Amino acid sequence: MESNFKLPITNLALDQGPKSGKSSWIEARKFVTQAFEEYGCFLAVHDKFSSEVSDSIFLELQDLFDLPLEIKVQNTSETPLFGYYGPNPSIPLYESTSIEDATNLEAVERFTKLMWHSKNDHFCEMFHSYAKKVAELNEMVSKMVFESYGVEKYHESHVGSVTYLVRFTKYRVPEQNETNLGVVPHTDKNFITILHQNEANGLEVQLKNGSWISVDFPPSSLVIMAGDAFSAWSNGRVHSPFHRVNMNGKQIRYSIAQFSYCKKLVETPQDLVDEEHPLLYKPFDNFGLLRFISTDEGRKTENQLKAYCGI
Ligand SMILES: O=C(O)CCC(=O)C(=O)O
Ligand SMILES: [Fe+2]
Repeated sequence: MESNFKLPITNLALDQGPKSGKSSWIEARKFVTQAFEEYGCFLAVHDKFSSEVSDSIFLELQDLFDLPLEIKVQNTSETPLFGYYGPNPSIPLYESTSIEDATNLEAVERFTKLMWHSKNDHFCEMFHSYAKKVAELNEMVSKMVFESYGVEKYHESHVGSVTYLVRFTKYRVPEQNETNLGVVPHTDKNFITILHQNEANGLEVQLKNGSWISVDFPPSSLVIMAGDAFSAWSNGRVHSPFHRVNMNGKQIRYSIAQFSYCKKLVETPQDLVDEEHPLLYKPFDNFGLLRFISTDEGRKTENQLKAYCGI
């Protein structure tokens, strides 16, 4: 552990902050691109995610996870790793449930109805609005990187092909003699992940030199992280970092991860390929990558992205 190193942090408030074309936008664009390249992630502060907003969000999540198990398991999915995941012997602290297509109001309504039967408008409105705010942030940072690489002409079609999965995770506090590992080290398979948490820390990110750092989330902050699809799209320029969760504290941790997935093939723009940067990955299906990592072969491979679509 390299505990004294801190992830870079920036303010991404849309209203008073960066606007396309302005110098603050250009500065933020440079920061975001460099952070994705060097660390694969960074902290962003935004007033839309103030402590008051977060407190009510995490209270709702407490209610959600307090529902009986037979209700929670009803959230199933055809896509591996989506739906409900109860604690299992290898990661006993972990429990999560996901909403697919979370920026779509009907999808959030369907999930809410499945969990509560009767109406829970409050939950529905809160999380649909949360998903939309995070999606805006996701679009903004991807636009910055597309611009930095001179390929902004592809951004609109990229945004049109994105679908968002929101995953709520609860990590309970380990008992004596129990592992404190919340989630095993992994890279995300999607384009960009945006993470939010209650006051309980636990996220750890691996630097390129192999050391691990723990992430301290200041108030109103989110972690914005690149996944394997983004790294492949950028022809290896963007780094997709290994990360894990360790529960060292005495407080239950709740996190919300919003993943952007591409519905169309993930394809490196020709502009990012030249003699010095030969093409690293074939065009691939983002959900196909998810299916691959759930197979025996995929689980065993060290570099899953390379095994699935590497050249
Ligand atoms: O809970 C967190 O902070 C991280 C969760 C995570 O890495 C994931 O769900 O992919
Ligand atoms: Fe992750």
